[in-house]
Amino acid sequence: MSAPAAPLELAGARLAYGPRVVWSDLDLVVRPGEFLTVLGPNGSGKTSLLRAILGLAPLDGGRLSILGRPPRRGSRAVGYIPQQRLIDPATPVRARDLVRLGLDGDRWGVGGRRTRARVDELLAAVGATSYADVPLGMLSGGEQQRVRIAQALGTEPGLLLCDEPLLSLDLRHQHEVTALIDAMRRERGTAVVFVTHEINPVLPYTDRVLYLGPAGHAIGAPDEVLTSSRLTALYGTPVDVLRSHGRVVIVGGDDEHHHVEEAEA
Ligand SMILES: Nc1ncnc2c1ncn2[C@@H]1O[C@H](COP(=O)(O)OP(=O)(O)OP(=O)(O)O)[C@@H](O)[C@H]1O
Repeated sequence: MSAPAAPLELAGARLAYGPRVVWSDLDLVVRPGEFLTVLGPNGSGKTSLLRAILGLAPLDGGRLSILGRPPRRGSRAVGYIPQQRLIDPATPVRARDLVRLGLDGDRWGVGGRRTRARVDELLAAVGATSYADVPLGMLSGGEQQRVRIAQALGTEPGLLLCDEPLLSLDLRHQHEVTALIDAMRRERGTAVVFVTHEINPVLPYTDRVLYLGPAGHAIGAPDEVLTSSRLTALYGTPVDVLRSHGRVVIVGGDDEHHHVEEAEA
């Protein structure tokens, strides 16, 4: 019997915009339940990778498959938590409505008792019960992000893409959001691809890092990839990786200020 298809597989993948090659020779198999953290400076192609997986940016070389199939826009196999963006304060849509929209109508029925129970369960899982009926635009950024996570959980994807979902969340909410995503991959075997500029909040959960650099990429356990010699090679300029009280601080490269500021925050 052949092995089940991986949630995400890239083989010799290459993405370019005209003459600008963003990344190439990308070989990666993400296993069920794996937490892959994608790091790299501005413009290194992190968002482009998510766009390729979502079927929004075609590769111009190699292969990309999701559970053995080519990427496809709107696939239910792929969940997506976008960057934190505030929702229009005038929207009448409530948390409950957004989560219901994510449910599979064929499986849960539309508007029935089972659907309502499932929506309640998802809202409870992210601690959003108390504001389930408040219009989304009136919620705080952290509350809105929890609702987006409840919606993503509801689709029960095999692969969950997270695009800097912690941006502008306070530390407590950062912790809660990452713990929820971690629980989802442990309980349901959802593979997670988590794009971030700041490794520390997700370091305890990260199985492997994909580091996209100006001079190439590296894939491996955090301790293998996040070393001064590996990152110096990826940036083509001296980079120091310092470890302090379990935190990683990257000094040098294009993102020096970003990392240092966040490490000190
Ligand atoms: N539609 C497009 N057409 C042309 N170039 C693009 C397009 N989208 C992105 N790029 C370029 O591709 C490169 C990678 O962009 P991408 O947004 O994937 O990087 P990123 O790692 O997500 O950056 P950031 O950390 O700033 O969000 C950048 O140089 C960007 O200018």
